[in-house]
Amino acid sequence: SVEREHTRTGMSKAALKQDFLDNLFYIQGRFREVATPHDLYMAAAFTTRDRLLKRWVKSAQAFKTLHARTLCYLSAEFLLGPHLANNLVNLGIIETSQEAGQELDLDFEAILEEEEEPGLGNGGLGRLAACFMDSLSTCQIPAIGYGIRYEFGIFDQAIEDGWQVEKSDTWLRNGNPWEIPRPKIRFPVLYGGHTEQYRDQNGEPRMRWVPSWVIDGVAYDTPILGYGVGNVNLLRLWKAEASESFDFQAFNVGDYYGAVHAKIEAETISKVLYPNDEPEAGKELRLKQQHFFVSCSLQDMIRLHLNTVGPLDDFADKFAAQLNDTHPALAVAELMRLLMDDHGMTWDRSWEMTQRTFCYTNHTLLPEALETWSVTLFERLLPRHLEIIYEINRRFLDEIRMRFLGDEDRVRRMSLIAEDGERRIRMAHLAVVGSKAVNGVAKLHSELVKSTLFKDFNALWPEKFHNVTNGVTPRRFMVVSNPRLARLITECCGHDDWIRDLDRVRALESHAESSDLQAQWKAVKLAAKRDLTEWLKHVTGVQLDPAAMFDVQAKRIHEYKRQHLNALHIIRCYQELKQGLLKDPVPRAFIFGGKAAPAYFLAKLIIKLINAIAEVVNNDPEVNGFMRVVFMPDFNVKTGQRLYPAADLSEQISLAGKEASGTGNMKFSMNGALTIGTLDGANLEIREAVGKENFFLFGMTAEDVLEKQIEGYRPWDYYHGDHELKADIDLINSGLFSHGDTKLFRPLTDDLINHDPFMVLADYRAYIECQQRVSEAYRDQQHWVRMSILNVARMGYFSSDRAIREYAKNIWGIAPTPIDL
Ligand SMILES: CCc1ccc([C@H](C)CC(=O)N[C@@H]2O[C@H](CO)[C@@H](O)[C@H](O)[C@H]2O)cc1
Repeated sequence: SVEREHTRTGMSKAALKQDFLDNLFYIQGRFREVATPHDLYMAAAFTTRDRLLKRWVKSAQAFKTLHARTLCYLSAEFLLGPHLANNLVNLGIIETSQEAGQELDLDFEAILEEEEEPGLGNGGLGRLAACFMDSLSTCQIPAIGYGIRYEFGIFDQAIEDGWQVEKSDTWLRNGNPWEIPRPKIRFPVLYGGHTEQYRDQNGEPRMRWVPSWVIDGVAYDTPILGYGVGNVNLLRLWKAEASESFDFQAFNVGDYYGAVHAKIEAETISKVLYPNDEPEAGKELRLKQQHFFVSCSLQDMIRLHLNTVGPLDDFADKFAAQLNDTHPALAVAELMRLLMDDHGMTWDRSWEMTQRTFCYTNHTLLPEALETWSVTLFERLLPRHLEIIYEINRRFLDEIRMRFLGDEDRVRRMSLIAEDGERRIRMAHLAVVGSKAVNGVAKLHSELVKSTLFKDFNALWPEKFHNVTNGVTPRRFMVVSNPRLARLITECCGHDDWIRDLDRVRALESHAESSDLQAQWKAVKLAAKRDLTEWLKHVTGVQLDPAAMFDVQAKRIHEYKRQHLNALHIIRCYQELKQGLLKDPVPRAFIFGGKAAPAYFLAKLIIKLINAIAEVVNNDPEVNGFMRVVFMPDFNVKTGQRLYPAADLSEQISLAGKEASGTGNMKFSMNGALTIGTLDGANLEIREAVGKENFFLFGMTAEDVLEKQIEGYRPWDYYHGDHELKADIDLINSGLFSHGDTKLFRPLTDDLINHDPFMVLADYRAYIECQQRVSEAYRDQQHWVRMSILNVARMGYFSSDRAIREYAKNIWGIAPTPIDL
């Protein structure tokens, strides 16, 4: 019936209201008066889902008939963030929904707050994958995101007595209205056992894998809408299930545990996300997870190809597959296995196709983050893959020997197998050899990838190496997070096309000195600071002053990101205030956010130090009028959306050469925060774009760091050579921040004075002086706001749309397939 159709997919306020009440009744089985906040959220979610499904089905039909070349993004992490508001913005009905909500007397913010965040990622890498999915749809590139549907995502962080406490993330507890289970899309995943040779029907010698254990992977689909386009792409996440979920024989003999053993064993594979953004050696379950989602995804791609296009010959013409770091690198060996063992292809044909299909992105230079797996673990878990990797390596090393006669040292350095000590498989080498393109995620990082990490590979295949500087989606991190700013930009630009074409915000530049815009700009920032102040008071009890400068550092806690350098500056301010050395100080609120990997002791001690400093500073009447410190618990996409709009100063202070790119730096700058930072990762390109005069730079360059490492770095010389630095560290050791316990922070201060691997002491002085320049600049609000406007106006390049367009053009060779609205 026409009437029926309309309410479920109509975009009018009336249709939304009717559909909301219908869904509340037909799906939640509730009427308005007795509905719980969760019921109201689910009704809103289903009302939104009804409208995106219409687009999704239309899109899927078009892609199917068009056989469009499709990008498959293989990632162990997708840090999606809450769906509701983002989908309403991408459907273009956020305002209409808010009006409909008002007329139904709904508290829109409370409904949004109800949504559990799907925390299927650790940090930068996982969030980048989510931003890329949003931009792939908006740029109308046909794509499928493949990953794992962890039952438990990244832990929820609570702060108790200043310490991080991990709480398990039960994001699925109340159901997930944004996914559609696909029980019929399931694939067997093999483990263990042995391989054996046999002769196929034409007497050809072939290999087969006889596994000792098989589980099933089942698909769960989440539609990913584009903004202002008809295109909807697919995020397909795999859940592990036992092929036989109940063993009746065991049950009949009373072995009840045995009856469900297989089910429990299988489900552990997709049970939980590994909470570290640095690998923990040899975690067998982690390798099982990687093989699990890679095998399901490649089997699904082959099924889609056979069903829509036909024989596999042009598989690499129809699919490009991006390896998001080395976590899915097994795909190189798994595609070889599937093409040869299951589809009877020759080695050479399979290898040609494999190398033409895969592309690999490196996200970190940290040696401890480069995954290697022991050969013995592979022998036990993935014997067929080991055989294939050995053969890939044999042929690859032959090529090296041909090219670099007699250079056995080069052969040893480039081999897929590390022979020193326990034999281990270098997953990064497998990814580079098995891919047609390798890229870093920022200009400096991509140069360092070529000159250090993959120096030998760059010498062999210079044409393989690219750079694609990261980006972030302006939909979530401007329009959804900061609607006041979005409205002001639209008003100033006279259109909202900037949301899909961020270069258009450059129009703000010419208004940067207009007192009218400046006044509105300040009002928008102050309103966001008030919202954050109120919320932080609610969750931490700490009262901030919205008029103070909000100085924010929010990212995973890691020594290379140097949250402890930030803490030393706070202690410096405290000391100078206590000693009355600061004339008319600029009030500051120091705001931190970030999770530490549960096993990372020093990172957890840094969180404790920040909270310990906060306790002393915030309760000291001599200073708390000028400075406050707060650690915001549970930094994730949802809480991040409160932080980015409220920041005045964005801390991007990693040791040069360590942060591959950073993406938080882009989100803060796009919301009008000025950056204090080093020449690291994408900071360089942000500084180039916004103008050197609109960026607070300090510290050593990556070259300086390399030089200092070569000449030998002696942190104690800085400790003894700078009396303020010594005073700040000694104050920590004095026990002032630890109720007199002089030992609590010793592990941290001893490491700083004796090792300091990330050269905190070497950059201390420059950092302190730069912070003084920041305070001076903040006094001149007119100048500060002008810089803030120019920062936003010149951030167009850092949209993930630009990054995706570069990948599509320079690496994937995929043209947009427009689906009209
Ligand atoms: C558990 C193993 C592990 C190891 C490394 C990683 C990632 C590579 C770490 C990561 O998130 N890297 C960050 O990637 C961002 C997106 O490119 C960059 O902006 C950050 O600079 C980089 O640290 C996750 C998990």
